[in-house]
Amino acid sequence: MIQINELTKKYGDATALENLNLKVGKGEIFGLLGANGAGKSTTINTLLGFINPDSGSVQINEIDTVKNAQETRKLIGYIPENVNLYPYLSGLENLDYFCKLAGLKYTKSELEEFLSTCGLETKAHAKKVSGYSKGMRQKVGIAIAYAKKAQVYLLDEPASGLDPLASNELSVLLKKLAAEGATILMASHDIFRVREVCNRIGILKNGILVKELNSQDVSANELETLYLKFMQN
Ligand SMILES: Nc1ncnc2c1ncn2[C@@H]1O[C@H](COP(=O)(O)OP(=O)(O)OP(=O)(O)O)[C@@H](O)[C@H]1O
Repeated sequence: MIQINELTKKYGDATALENLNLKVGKGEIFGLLGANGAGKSTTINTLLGFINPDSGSVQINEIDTVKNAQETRKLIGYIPENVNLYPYLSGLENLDYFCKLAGLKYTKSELEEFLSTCGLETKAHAKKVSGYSKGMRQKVGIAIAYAKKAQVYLLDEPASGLDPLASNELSVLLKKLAAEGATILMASHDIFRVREVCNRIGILKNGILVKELNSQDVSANELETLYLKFMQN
């Protein structure tokens, strides 16, 4: 579970986040929409314990991310826009390596199972990552989080640069992880994808959460109209 209470973060005179309140429960997918500079990355970096808020509190599974960053980071799977992997290792070898770094020992068949669960085709497991598409690298990134038994997934612009098929596969995977009990927060510019994959949506503007809604209450077109209205005013 993610719980953000009255979070404020300023950089000099610039306000990155102002009194942000946000709760994402187990099994939920929350989409944070916002223009460049709205505060999405600041939110994610605070959840990761990389940024200390000026005021307010941030908790992962009721544990404070400022006081216990090491503990909360173990619960989080962070998937950046571009997942960094070792290009000359295969997807399987990358997963094995990152698991070992985290002190986790899995058999080859267990690692294969994680990759398959996260949608990477069997024939790609042993191929070098240098030949992978962005979507395939993302699947390995999610498999690393999955193997570490992440309970909270934070995704920064996950659909950016993915073709429609890869983007759809990502939606299916995120819904599967949520159905297994994961808590998911994704920051995105992609109104259509957010509407399609998330249960709830927040619109962030200049560090302020100007609107929060259930995705089932709006069509993609209505969400776009609403988003544009907030951005233009
Ligand atoms: N280290 C920093 N020093 C100064 N200002 C910063 C710093 N990090 C972020 N900001 C400012 O805080 C505000 C929020 O930035 P943030 O990166 O969180 O937005 P964002 O929604 O993730 O944007 P983008 O979609 O471009 O990634 C912006 O005005 C940004 O310029």
